[in-house]
Amino acid sequence: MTTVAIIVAAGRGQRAGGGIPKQWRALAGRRVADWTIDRFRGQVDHVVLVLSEEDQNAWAEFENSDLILAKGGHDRAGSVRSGLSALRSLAVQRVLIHDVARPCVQKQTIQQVLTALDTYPAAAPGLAVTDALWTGDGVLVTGMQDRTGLFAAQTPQGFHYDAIVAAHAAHPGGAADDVEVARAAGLDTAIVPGDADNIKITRPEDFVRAERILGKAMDVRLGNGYDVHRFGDGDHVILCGIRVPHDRGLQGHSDADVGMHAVTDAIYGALAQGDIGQHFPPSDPQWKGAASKIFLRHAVELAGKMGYQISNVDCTLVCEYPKIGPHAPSMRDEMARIMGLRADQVSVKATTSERLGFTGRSEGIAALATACLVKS
Ligand SMILES: Nc1ccn([C@@H]2O[C@H](COP(=O)(O)OP(=O)(O)OP(=O)(O)O)[C@@H](O)[C@H]2O)c(=O)n1
Ligand SMILES: C[C@](O)(CO)[C@H](O)COP(=O)(O)O
Repeated sequence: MTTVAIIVAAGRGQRAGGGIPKQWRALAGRRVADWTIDRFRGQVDHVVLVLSEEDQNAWAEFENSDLILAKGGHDRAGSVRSGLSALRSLAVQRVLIHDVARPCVQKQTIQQVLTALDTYPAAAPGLAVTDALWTGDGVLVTGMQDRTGLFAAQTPQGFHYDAIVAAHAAHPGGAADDVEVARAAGLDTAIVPGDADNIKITRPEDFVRAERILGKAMDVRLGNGYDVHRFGDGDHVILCGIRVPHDRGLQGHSDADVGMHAVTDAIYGALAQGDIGQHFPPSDPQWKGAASKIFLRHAVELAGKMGYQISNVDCTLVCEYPKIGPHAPSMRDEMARIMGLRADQVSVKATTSERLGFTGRSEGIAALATACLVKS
């Protein structure tokens, strides 16, 4: 049984404002879209992300990821149809259709929709209306509306794949959601319990609510790392994965990449999982001359296994020479590549120690790093 989630993310977020589409705006340390996508990882076999042609940076970012990409339509329904078409060559039985603008959806809600699809061709979360309902003319209340049997519709809305493809093909357009499309085609749709926290970010103030909801459930960890390597003979140093020509080299058991070691230790520190020396003992000859990216990748993988995402890392190199400024952008890109992060999640900077101390006397280079890890 192959199950796929289609996340529609091609809207412009006009009502939310903020200058860029809401799915690319920051929310509790990550972008809205990152939260939403992660909610479905591990719950389904594949995730389709439907993107607007205008969001070129997102296309470039996700094209080599584990996501299937599809081009957005002129309206939400068009984007859903595009996501469904992208699955034609896969043998898909069940599909969940979800708004990227609902980043707080709980795994339990996703599971309840999937379970209902064992019995019904369509299922979706609905939140029973508990407030009294009025009609109004904008100024005055003009009447009451019976709330009995009324539900606020949420996503993910789940369907048997062939049935929803046929329903969309037959629909004239203008539906509020995919349940309306499914019902027009005669599909029985089960209501599973909605979740008051599964809000759709629609207006500017919804960011504050979503941040509060995600913050409640979030485990944020900080770690620091510090390392020093002394200068010896050589004609270059390796710093944050980049070879920098210099009239001296750094001494160490591995490649002596002091910056990468500090970042690696910051990640181990955030996880309370010791330090590099504990995972890769200097007494073990197999790490002699080893590339430090082996250590960094190990720390990143350990974070993933323990359920943490790296939100950002910041590294400061302390030396008089070599001058770091011209190399800092490539160092940042290389560390981001190794950690599987975006460049804007990584910072590499440098300072001198005003000719004071061992770094001031150019006896070696020191590095400090901080890492922020998040589990939600
Ligand atoms: N052409 C469109 C329009 C909307 N959507 C998606 O459909 C969902 C509907 O939520 P909504 O709040 O209406 O999103 P926007 O259309 O982005 O918002 P607005 O109407 O304020 O511009 C969102 O995930 C949005 O990205 C889409 O994929 N393609
Ligand atoms: C599908 C939906 O999320 C159900 O509540 C909603 O209808 C989509 O958002 P829109 O603002 O109505 O486009």
